[in-house]
Amino acid sequence: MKWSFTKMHGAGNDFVVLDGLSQAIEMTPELARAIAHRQFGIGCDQILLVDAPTDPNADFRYRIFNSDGSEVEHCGNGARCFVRFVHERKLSSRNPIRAEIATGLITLTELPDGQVRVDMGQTRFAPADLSFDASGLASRVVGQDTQYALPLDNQNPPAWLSLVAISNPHAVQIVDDINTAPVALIGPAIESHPRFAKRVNAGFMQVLDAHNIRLRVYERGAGETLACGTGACAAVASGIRQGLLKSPVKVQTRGGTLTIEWDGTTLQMTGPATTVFEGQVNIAQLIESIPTF
Ligand SMILES: N[C@@H](CCC[C@H](N)C(=O)O)C(=O)O
Repeated sequence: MKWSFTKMHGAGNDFVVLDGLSQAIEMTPELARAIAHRQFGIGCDQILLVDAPTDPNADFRYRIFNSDGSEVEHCGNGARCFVRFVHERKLSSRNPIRAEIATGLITLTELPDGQVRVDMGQTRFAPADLSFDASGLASRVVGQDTQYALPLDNQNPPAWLSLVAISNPHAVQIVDDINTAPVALIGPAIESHPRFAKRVNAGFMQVLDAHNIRLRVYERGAGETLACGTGACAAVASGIRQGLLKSPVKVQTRGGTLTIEWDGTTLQMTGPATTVFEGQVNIAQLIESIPTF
């Protein structure tokens, strides 16, 4: 059984995109891990599975799987690649497109300059919105933002985290220098900290000025990626709430630049979406080739 796929990236955050409309695809965590595997599979940070919507107000539905096989609520860079995929494969010529994701509907528009703009949906900030247990933790208020001191086994002092849900959970901290930020050291410890019942994406933000930041994200279920769209939205929303940033904000990542606009209600992300190549993969062979230890 062979599946056709398209390899894409949004600012270096890379995807295997599958058309579930013309192919019968039953995704499982095992399959997602095999496809995403950097050595034995096609290799990607996330898989996007494009399908028919269940909501009559949507044009399409797409599901998102991290490289560790977990299915997730939202993916900003994936959203832009999804629209490019739908238009390039002529699945629809509509623009904007309404897409159903796990947590509701989002609207996506291809712009004349080739960039894609996504209305990212709602932002939430309460610990419960991220399934975060804040009981007994020290906290501080900066502007409108509440930050929590998360104790970590491998770092002293604790990390001061702003909590933001863009459907998916983000914990953002400010660092002095993005290049020396301990992303690889404490990113995994934050991602899997027992206080985050559903794990979390760990963002590290360096503020350059009110309209420019640098950002690295250790992603839940994927490790550090070259860019994270929802992470960029979360960092900007927390920076604006702290009084450090003003919309619009350019977010420099290691894979490219995203522009985030947030007026306290509407959250817009604009950035690139690139097709790299198309191919076919033999799924049975792929699964068999993955080592079991
Ligand atoms: N890279 C994505 C986010 C993908 C999901 C994330 N790892 C999670 O588990 O929530 C983006 O561009 O937003």
